[in-house]
Amino acid sequence: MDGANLTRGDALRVESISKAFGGLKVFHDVNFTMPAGGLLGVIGPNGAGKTTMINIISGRLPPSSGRVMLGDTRVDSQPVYSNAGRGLVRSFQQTATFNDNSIEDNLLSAIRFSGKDRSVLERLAVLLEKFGLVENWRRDANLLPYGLQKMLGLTMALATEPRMLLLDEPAAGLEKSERGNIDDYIAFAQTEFNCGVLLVEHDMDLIKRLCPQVIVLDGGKLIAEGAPGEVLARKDVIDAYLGGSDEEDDHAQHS
Ligand SMILES: Nc1ncnc2c1ncn2[C@@H]1O[C@H](COP(=O)(O)OP(=O)(O)OP(=O)(O)O)[C@@H](O)[C@H]1O
Repeated sequence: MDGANLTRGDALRVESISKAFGGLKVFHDVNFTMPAGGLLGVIGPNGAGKTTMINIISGRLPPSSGRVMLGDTRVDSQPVYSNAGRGLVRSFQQTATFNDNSIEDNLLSAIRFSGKDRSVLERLAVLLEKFGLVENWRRDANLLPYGLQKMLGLTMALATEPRMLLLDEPAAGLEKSERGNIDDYIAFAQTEFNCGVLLVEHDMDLIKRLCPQVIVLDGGKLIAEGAPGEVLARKDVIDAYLGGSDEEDDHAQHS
């Protein structure tokens, strides 16, 4: 089905998704829905399959079974550029820019990739200014501080004019003082693009601050869903984190 048939009101539905890499079963029969324009947090210990879920939704990896629907369109196992054209776009945990290209050229590459035109830059002007990208406009991405590279990668995702944005640990690697940029970025995505946001994060303060709803992946299953305050107080969720890394123990204890 053509992406043009999708409307801004299309929900994203993950339907009975299972994924195995050879003998490693990452998850089994996972179901959830993201309302159009909504904000859903996805948490879980290291290795729970959060990035794999983003890879499946965005078309980068096929599921072993199940399907992902954006409105009436099946989006799993579709080329990533086709999904980008439909407005389904992901960001990466690490910075994912073209290193020896300027900020401007990186943004234009993202715009071309999704079949849009450079007028999108006008919509992004406030954000580009706020993050300090304008003052570095012609600098190569690899010469930028890490925090700026990260905000460039995230802004490239917005340059595709997404309807559903899949964010893989946007705060990872940022200084505490830079993390407020993620709040601003998500607020901008939702107001300017009326965009749904799926937020994978280990930063529980960020999750609690921003997400009305979260789901928890652990041991191959979706073990909990609901408001962060309730979900993070549940014993099975605390146990899932205590079984994880030291970093996650810290997060669980802060929650
Ligand atoms: N392409 C792949 N081939 C084989 N195994 C993989 C592949 N991608 C991920 N895995 C494995 O699948 C499991 C889930 O990994 P994934 O990166 O999705 O977890 P995660 O929840 O995002 O972890 P983290 O919080 O550390 O980023 C891990 O055991 C990982 O080693």
